[in-house]
Amino acid sequence: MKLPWGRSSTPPQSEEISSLEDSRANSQLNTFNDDNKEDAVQTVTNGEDQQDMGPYSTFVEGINDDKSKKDSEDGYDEASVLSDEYDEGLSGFVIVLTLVSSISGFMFGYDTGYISSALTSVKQDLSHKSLSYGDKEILTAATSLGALISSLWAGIVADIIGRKPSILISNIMFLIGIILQVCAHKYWQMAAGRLIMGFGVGIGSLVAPLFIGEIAPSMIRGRLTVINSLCITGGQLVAYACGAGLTHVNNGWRVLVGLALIPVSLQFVFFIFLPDTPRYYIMKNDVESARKVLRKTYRRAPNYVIDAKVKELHDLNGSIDGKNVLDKVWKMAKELHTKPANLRALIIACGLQGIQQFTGFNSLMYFSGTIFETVGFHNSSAVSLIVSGTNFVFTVIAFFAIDKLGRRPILLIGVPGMLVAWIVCSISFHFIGIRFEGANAIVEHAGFTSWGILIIVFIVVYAAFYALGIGTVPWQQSELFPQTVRGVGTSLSSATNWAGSLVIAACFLTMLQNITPSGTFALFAGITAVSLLFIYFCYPELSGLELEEVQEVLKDGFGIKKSKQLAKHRKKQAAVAKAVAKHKIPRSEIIGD
Ligand SMILES: O[C@H]1[C@H](O)[C@@H](O)[C@H](O)[C@@H](O)[C@H]1O
Repeated sequence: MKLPWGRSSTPPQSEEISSLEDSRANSQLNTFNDDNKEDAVQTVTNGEDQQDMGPYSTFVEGINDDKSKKDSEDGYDEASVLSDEYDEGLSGFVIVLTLVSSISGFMFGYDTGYISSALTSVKQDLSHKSLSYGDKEILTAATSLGALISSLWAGIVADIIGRKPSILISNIMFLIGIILQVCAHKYWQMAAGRLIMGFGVGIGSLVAPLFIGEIAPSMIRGRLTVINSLCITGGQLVAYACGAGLTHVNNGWRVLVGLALIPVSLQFVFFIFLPDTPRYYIMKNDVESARKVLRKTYRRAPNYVIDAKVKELHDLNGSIDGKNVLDKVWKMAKELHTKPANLRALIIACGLQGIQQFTGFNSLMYFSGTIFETVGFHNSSAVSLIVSGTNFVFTVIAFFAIDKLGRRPILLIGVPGMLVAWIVCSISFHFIGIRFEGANAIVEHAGFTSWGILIIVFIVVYAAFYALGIGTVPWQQSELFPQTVRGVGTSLSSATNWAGSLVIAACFLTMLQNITPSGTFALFAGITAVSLLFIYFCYPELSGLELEEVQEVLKDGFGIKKSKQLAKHRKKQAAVAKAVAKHKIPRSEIIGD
């Protein structure tokens, strides 16, 4: 194939390509730059066959051969490639959509985070009585229960009425729930408020990452989805900090709960003016709206790229029809469980969400104060702040690593780190020697011992490794499912998450009492070890892949090898596209339109 480059535009010269040495894209290019740089320049200049260009050829093929690509049967390697070449710029539109959707993540974190301090400052404000241990457990668990119930149907509703209306419904649930709590003078009103707010948390926890995953250009989809996770951990941190500040304020807990009205109202108002995702519009056959959103997403892409993308979404993203909603849901569930690629996606998504919860992180979120007091640390809220601060900081690191390093590497670094940390905690608890008499912990070696310090240090280490991988990756769940079953698939995996959260909230203290703290953390370590095997053998690398390509990977197995190759290939393509964009070679001159 001859390249049209030489005719009307100046091809990149070798010095220009050398100047890529210090560009950001170059780190990715380095792997092949040295071998291919000269060849590529020669080939471009002489108009030789692009086969000689190594990794450059894929890029050139993408921009020169658009017609044949459009006609090709293989959706897997065509339109998606085209759009990747235009991923180099992140539009303000995508940033706004991501930030506004991530308010759901903030609400998730804030609402699950404020309860521990609200419970200590609520005193006798509810039903004029001190809350019993059981009362407190019900208030804590009510939100997880609400989230479990709503997440079970949220994905399906999001498929039927849309992602945007679902987020608006979650806002209304939040508003009702928060107002009920702020005005509560009766215990049961508070519990009802927590439950209804939980409905909002469940919908938001599922729909926000789904929304972001569907609007994000593939090369940065991981990062953009992690912004939602950052808002979760940030929300938890803010809730802990505000809670600490308001502990001694009269009715401070009402202020703490009421503050949540601000982000919810903002999200509601913003979302009224924002569109739904192109994939949802295509599902509803609203091609014009899909095209409008895509045009704003890929700012620099010429029309044929947008057309190719619309065609790709149209060809690959059908929806399942049914006589009525129940029939439709039944058919979706059947499609999810009977098609091998879908079933594998479901196993991975539920597996990761289960691992996130059953390895015990939220025992720290809900009960770190109790744990730290048990080992002789009296400023427990300060230590809890350190744990949630670590969780936040390492989610920031995950943000930078998730697309660059990939999902698998961060999981395969994070989970072994968690395993070591839990083993150290289990051993240390054994040497501290704790017995329980009723709900009271009797510590044999009371006071601030070296075992106690070891526990605190390794709990913080654990939080760091958790946030780096398993705290963030499971919320990328929507990328695993094709459009036809994405709603029902993400519903089941989110429900797995909330069921796990509920079980840990309800059982952790009982486990401490019945199988000792050492036994509890040994159990968490055992679950973590099994989880590591699951991830190693079943979780493919999905960074940089188009949502539509993931099915291809899962078609004949868990596709670990295939996914790693494809992810590497896509990254190289994106690096080349970025590099060429940096040279500012007008595309019209390259493709001659
Ligand atoms: O991804 C989040 C995050 O890791 C939170 O810190 C945790 O409390 C949630 O349960 C989890 O879903």
